Amino acid sequence: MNHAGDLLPHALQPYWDLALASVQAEALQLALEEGLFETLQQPHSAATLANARGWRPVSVEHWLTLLWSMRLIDRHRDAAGEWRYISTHVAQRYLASSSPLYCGEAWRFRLASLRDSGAGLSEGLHEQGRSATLASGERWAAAARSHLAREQISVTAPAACEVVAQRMSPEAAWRLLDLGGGPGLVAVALAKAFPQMSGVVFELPEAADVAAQHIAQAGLASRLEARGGDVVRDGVGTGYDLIWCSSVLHFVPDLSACLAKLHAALKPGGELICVHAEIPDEPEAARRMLSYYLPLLWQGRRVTQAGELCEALSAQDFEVCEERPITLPMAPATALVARRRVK
Ligand SMILES: C[S@@+](CC[C@H](N)C(=O)[O-])C[C@H]1O[C@@H](n2cnc3c(N)ncnc32)[C@H](O)[C@@H]1O
Repeated sequence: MNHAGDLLPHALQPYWDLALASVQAEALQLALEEGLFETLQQPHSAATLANARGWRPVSVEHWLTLLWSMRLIDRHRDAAGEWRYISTHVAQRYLASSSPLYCGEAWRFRLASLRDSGAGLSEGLHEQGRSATLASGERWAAAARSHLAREQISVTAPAACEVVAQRMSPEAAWRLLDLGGGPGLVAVALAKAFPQMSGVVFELPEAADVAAQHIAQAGLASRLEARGGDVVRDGVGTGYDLIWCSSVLHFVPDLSACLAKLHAALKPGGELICVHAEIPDEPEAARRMLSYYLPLLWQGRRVTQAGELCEALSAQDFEVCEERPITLPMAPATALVARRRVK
């Protein structure tokens, strides 16, 4: 007798799953377009929802059931035995538009840009990956105004605060450099968590303007400065206790020169927290991160192999004192804590 639980997936199942994921992505996209997770902060039956929106009840029931299977909606039976649907905790937290941690538009941006990158793969076999239509600074400023800001608030800043809390005392006065800090909301979150801290968000000039706006809106202009410049050509300042550098080294042509500049920018004993995804040696982990980074690699950007950044830091006389996984938007990364030695 066969037991369903004993059945191993067919060897082709992971590749069938790829095709199936496109329907799930559409179901989620539709839910975001329709503000479904906002509406389902209160329980609804498919019939009441369909009635309120003028939708076909049977279609709504199946769509909600698919979203339930994706763990975006919970369901329970009411007294009449009818299913009632409510957004899950995760959907309410990140995908309901009234949530301060809302990431729905950022997710839709990621879906569209990944589809676009995927569509460019065949072209990339013959020529370098497509170059963007906007100049780099303007492109990053646009990102800083949209998905990067949302993702910093909901993902990167909480992760940064957690890592930094293990390195710095909340009472101490210290100087931060957030290199390539984009919209500046990591620095803003750190400044709120560490009331004695002050520092600089160093960014390409167009993105630095966006960071300056966020700093002013947070009322932190007396402690944080957004400084426009190019880390390749310009000085980043000196005397920092902590440098936060997340997903920036992909874009600098000379890694050693950039790390040497950061080493010189730190006080002796100061720490660089270098947060980047590297290509893992294990296929399951590599698959997820390469799906995101392959287009970048094809544009000729740097994505290091696991362990390479640690070696590059050691070569610049940093003492690498901690290595830990950290959650970044889209793909997990490694936070390397590298200290400038006290001679
Ligand atoms: C992927 S984003 C990361 C933003 C932010 N660190 C984060 O983790 O959310 C890369 C950032 O590096 C900045 N950047 C790229 N090249 C740079 C350069 N040469 N000088 C200064 N910033 C640069 C970009 O403007 C962009 O905001």
